[in-house]
Amino acid sequence: MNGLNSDPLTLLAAAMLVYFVGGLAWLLLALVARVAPRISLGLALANGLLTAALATHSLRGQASAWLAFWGSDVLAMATLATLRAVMPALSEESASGKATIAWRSALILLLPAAAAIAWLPYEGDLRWHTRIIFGVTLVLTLLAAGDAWRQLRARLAPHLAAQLTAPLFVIALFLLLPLINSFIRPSATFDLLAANKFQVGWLWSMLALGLLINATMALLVLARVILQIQRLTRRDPLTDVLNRRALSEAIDDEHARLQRGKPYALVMIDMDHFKQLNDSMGHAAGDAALLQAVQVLSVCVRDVDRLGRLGGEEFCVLLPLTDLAGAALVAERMRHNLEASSFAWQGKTWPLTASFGVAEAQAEDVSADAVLQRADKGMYRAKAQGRNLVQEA
Ligand SMILES: Nc1nc2c(ncn2[C@@H]2O[C@H](COP(=O)(O)OP(=O)(O)OP(=O)(O)O)[C@@H](O)[C@H]2O)c(=O)[nH]1
Repeated sequence: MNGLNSDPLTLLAAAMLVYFVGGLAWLLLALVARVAPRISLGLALANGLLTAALATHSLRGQASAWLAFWGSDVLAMATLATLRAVMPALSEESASGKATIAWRSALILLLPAAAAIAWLPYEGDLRWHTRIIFGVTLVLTLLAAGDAWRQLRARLAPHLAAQLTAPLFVIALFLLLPLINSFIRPSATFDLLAANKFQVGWLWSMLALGLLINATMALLVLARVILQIQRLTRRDPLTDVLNRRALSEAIDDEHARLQRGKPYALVMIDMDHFKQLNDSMGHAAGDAALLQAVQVLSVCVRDVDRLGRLGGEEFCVLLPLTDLAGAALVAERMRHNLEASSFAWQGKTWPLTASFGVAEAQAEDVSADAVLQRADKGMYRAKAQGRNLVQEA
């Protein structure tokens, strides 16, 4: 340890090895395992850039100043710019707008900083280089951490989201140290090869942080994969509403709350004459009609309500804290909006309607199945009475 302590070049080589291996691991994950390929490729690039930044930094005094000073500093900033830019890819939805904003904000910080340090003379007083480089990398890291926090916060409990993003904020703190140092000791330059205590300590931390940042990103990617799997097991692949199992769980949970005086209601929905639609316009048209129906139905409900597909052309909506009259109103709005949205496919139109059964949970209902059966009965009554109707049960 003492030997390493006094040898910044060995420490630098060790840090390069950590980042190089990290980069290779991400590359394999992206290209061979095809796990979260966009973010994995971005992280492979970030590790590669940092390895190159350290390699060029180690050439100071041997290679040209452009390569060993400006080149290594720009590569180091580009590493954090890449980390910031790939963060939106953590999200499961391909939000290309957010990705573009992230790349733009990264470049807006990186390019002027690269120009500024090229313009400042690379001799004698390097304190402004240090301030620019660490100021920019600090802001980029904070933007990346904030982005990761926002994305996880939307899908995970706050403490889990905080634990997963905390290391990114620690890295931001770590980048703050050289920045503060440049104000406390303006004469100190940021040269990793200088064997003073600050640089050697920083190099050791960089080694540890190399492992920490890659482990953190691996955890974030793992969280993304787990959320994606959870989503796939809970969603209907065609319409993306809850599938039968997920909706049943939500209804069972709501039924448990019934004992605590929280009412709920169900609306059963069955598309009318769907066989005819399939037969006359084709199965693809039927699929498109189901998608259109879901769009129409989902705007009729509140955020707390749950729309699910029970199978085929049958849907159900769970309405928490709603009585029979309230549920009938929602069902009537759905029926009306569906009827008003005629379905068009390859130049032909089709009247899109459905039959609705509404039921409110009663204290004597031993299970949610009893409520479902009543709503189902209402729906069959609506079918029997000519369809495109709401019936209460
Ligand atoms: N395109 C498409 N059709 C589906 C899907 N799931 C179920 N269907 C079709 O929906 C039709 C349902 O037919 P039926 O149960 O006879 O009901 P219906 O024709 O709507 O008649 P009523 O309910 O009495 O008005 C069948 O032809 C199924 O093949 C799907 O995911 N996509």
